[in-house]
Amino acid sequence: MNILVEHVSKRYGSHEALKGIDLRIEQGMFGLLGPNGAGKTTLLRILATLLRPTNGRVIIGSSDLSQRTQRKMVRAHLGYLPQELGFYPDLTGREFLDYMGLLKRLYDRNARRRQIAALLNIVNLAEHADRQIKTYSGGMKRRLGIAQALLGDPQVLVIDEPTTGLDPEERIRLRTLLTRLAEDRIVILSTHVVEDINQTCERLAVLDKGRLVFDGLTRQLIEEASGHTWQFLAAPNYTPPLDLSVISALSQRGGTLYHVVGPEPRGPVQDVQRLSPTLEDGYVWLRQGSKP
Ligand SMILES: Nc1ncnc2c1ncn2[C@@H]1O[C@H](COP(=O)(O)OP(=O)(O)OP(=O)(O)O)[C@@H](O)[C@H]1O
Repeated sequence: MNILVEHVSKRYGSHEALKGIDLRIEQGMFGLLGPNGAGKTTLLRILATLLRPTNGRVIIGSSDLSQRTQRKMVRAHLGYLPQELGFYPDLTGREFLDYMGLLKRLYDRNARRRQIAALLNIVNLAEHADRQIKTYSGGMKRRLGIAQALLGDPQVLVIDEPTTGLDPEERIRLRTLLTRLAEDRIVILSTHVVEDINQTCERLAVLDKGRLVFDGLTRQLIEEASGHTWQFLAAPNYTPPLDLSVISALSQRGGTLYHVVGPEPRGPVQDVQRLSPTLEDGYVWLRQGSKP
């Protein structure tokens, strides 16, 4: 199955949140990266059939989302985890999934229960399934959110900012889970955390102010910063010029060790070395280029 996004624009009043987006998304994990307000959630909500584009169209498999009957068909094969999923805190994890299963029209009680038990295992919540959700940690709630998105075994999973606020262990656990789920479906992961994409997605798109500023392989974006990523040592009172984006500045004996993206550093700096870029460098380099 493929997803085609053709010239999609979205206006909220006079504000254009998406400006003519074209994308092709294939099986596996696809990353959507961009700063706050770039239009990621708007695009995900369009893909999840919750919002209609002002212009353009989206085709999922053979269904055109501009047609009402086809949107309905797609909904049966699509799971969505929004940034803020409303839970009923007094329900247990299992009861919540049962309720969501009914909303997804899984009316056969035994089949629904079997599916929920399997999903609780997949997201590693089986032993907490009969506790009230109000006793869950942030990571457990996020995993429960993924379980509800997986009800009905959807071919497309759309996940908005899943790792926000999670500790490093939960973040890794969630990334591993999503990678596994992407083995036999499309998983679209939106985030502003570059490392989440680096660890999981072979392909990504970058949005900035509603425009598509990159669409390609993750390693291509890394490559873009090749020859523009530097390390150098500077005195404690040194201020980097505006054309250098500071990725990190590590205070140490003898000065501060800078890792920057931009033109070759000059001026009162020592030990200038070219570095192999990371995805963060590629992303920052791209954002430097897209600034007015
Ligand atoms: N319902 C709405 N009405 C008016 N403007 C909106 C609405 N939803 C989003 N916007 C605006 O559209 C732009 C894109 O918002 P969107 O939530 O899609 O961005 P985002 O990339 O998901 O940002 P974040 O990472 O902060 O969630 C923002 O400027 C936002 O303020």
